[in-house]
Amino acid sequence: MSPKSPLTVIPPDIVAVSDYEAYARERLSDMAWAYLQAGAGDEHTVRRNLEAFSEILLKGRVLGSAAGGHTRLSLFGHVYEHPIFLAPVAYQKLFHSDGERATALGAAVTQTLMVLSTLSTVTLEEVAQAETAPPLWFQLYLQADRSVSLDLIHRAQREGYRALVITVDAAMAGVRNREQRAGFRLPPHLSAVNLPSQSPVPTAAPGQSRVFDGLMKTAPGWDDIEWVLSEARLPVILKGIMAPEDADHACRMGVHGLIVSNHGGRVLDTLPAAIEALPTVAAVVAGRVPILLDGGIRRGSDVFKALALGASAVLVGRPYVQALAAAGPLGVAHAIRTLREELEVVMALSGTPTLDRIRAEHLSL
Ligand SMILES: Cc1cc2nc3c(=O)[nH]c(=O)nc-3n(C[C@H](O)[C@H](O)[C@H](O)COP(=O)(O)O)c2cc1C
Ligand SMILES: CCCCC(=O)C(=O)O
Repeated sequence: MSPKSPLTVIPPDIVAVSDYEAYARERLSDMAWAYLQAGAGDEHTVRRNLEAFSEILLKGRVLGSAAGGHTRLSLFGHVYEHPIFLAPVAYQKLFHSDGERATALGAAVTQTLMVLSTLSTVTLEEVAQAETAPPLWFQLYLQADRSVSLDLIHRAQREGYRALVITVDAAMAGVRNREQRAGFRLPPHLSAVNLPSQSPVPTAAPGQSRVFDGLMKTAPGWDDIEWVLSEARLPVILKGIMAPEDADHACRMGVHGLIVSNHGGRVLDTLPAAIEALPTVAAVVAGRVPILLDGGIRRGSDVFKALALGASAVLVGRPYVQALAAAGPLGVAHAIRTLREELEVVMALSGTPTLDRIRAEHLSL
């Protein structure tokens, strides 16, 4: 049976972002679904990202006034209407025929920051130049050839992207058994259009390790981060920080922001949940740079908990992609609006009319 087309109205039974999952499944091929949902190994970390939020309880403070509240925040010199951002997700034409263009439209109408992946299927120029473009950051996968990375940085700067997000936790994709079982391959009509051509995967000679002598030959290191800091005119944010030691190193080096993330459990299985790693990272960072978090955000209350534990904002991945697959730009916009309103409800019922008032004291820890 061929997948159904995207919805053109939101049905009344979609009231939470998780309701998009079943609608997305009916509209995606088995391979696209496997790629979207996949985690590494046995997917312990994928599940833990979700479960850890339900184990953190709110406190419930009553009779606080929330009239005149709002969800605005300021980051790296820009004001954002709310703290729920779109995480970089590769190859979005797997999920909707307009790919990242559709996501960007949904983001623009809800005034949502979108982080565009290096591996997008619409060029970074086309996304930025659309008549209705959202605020944008560019996610950079450092390339084996520095001149290719530098070209991406220059193009992002020229097109008005406001920050560079360097993903540091995926020197290789990890062991994604769900993708392997589904025989996932990128369909021939799709490619990473920002890159000159798919760079050949480094290979190992017979008898050598595929990992140490192959994939890791061109993997980035801390010296590459130093190099980006010396070249870029934009704030540089590292995505995929879980260990306080790495957070401290990054701050000392002069990076401008951190994203606590385990890549949605897609790279290294049995890492802790991102929300479990946040407090120790926040403690060592001690306010030196803003911290964001992604992994497992499915409810406004999850956003509230991340902010209470030290994040300035959060990113969502799979939920908006499921909404994109189910209902295109309309779905993306509706999913974000749903999460934002849930956050506002928790804020109002916790006596925290603004984001800076959300603290650990509003949780039952
Ligand atoms: C299908 C898919 C593709 C992704 N592609 C990228 C990518 O290109 N670059 C990147 O930094 N992270 C990528 N991620 C990770 C997300 O940015 C984010 O860390 C993760 O999805 C957050 O977890 P969540 O899906 O539970 O919200 C991808 C995630 C998914 C689900
Ligand atoms: C090395 C991984 C490339 C895309 C990606 O980040 C993802 O699928 O999670």
